[in-house]
Amino acid sequence: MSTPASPPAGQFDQAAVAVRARGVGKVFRSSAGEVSALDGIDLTVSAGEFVALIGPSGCGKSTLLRLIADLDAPTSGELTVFGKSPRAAREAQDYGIAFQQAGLLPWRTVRGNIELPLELHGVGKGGRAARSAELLDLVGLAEFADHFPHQLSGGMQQRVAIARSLAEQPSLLLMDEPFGALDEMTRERMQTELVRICRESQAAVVFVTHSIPEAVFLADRVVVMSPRPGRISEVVPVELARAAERGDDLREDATFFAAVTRVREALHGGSPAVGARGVDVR
Ligand SMILES: Nc1ncnc2c1ncn2[C@@H]1O[C@H](COP(=O)(O)OP(=O)(O)OP(=O)(O)O)[C@@H](O)[C@H]1O
Repeated sequence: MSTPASPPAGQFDQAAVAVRARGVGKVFRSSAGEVSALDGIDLTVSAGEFVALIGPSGCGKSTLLRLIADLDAPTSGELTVFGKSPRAAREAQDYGIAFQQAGLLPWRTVRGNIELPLELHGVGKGGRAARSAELLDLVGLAEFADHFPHQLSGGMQQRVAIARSLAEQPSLLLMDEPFGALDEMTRERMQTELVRICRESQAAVVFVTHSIPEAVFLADRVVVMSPRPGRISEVVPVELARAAERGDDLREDATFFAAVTRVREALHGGSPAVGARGVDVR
């Protein structure tokens, strides 16, 4: 049974919609022909809501994120970010971006990388220093402020990229497999950190992942996509909030396992035995 691609009424601030997609489609055209990457995507992400996108390799997850981030344009349908066009939202610095490749500037220190967006937008030296110190603490890299990216591990570089994406206190974070290259221990720590950061910053998040447990641990709703052309096949709500209030270990909670099973079944069309290409079920 599929769930509507909008959050349950009353759960989030309905007045403020972070992302609204109506019939969004994307066709890539080249000399080799056409590729229909997305078709008829209807999705509403409320302010403060965490939505994970999961689906087989090539189903259009990154494309959808890139459309929201104004890195590409839809070929059909309507897409708004906080009620504006993606371009206007980008200009208003409504969102921060963190992708799998940390994308740090090698000639800048960790602090310099984190401060870059603030510098570009004219924040003074004192303001930049205060914010970067706060973010360095948040991602546990205060001791590495004066190091250069090549002196850090992959996980540390990714933490710098996340700190940079948060520099301007965006209302929306767009994340494409930001923890994909991390070892399992660092990854779990970063997931826990991200949940805390989102709670504190009240930012909405659209998060692309290949990992079902990661999607379930992080998200309020998991959007399951089907192969090309990418469509939303099911939206699985996750209700770990009550377990969190009890202070339980969410990864050991029955609600967690139930949601993992639902997402797995949605991906495999009700047949848990069949694997979906490119999805990590661990
Ligand atoms: N610039 C492009 N030109 C042509 N085709 C493209 C382009 N970008 C993406 N595609 C195609 O669109 C489809 C969706 O790609 P996309 O990267 O969004 O998938 P994905 O779900 O993020 O995949 P993965 O999980 O493997 O990262 C793929 O078939 C891909 O080949």
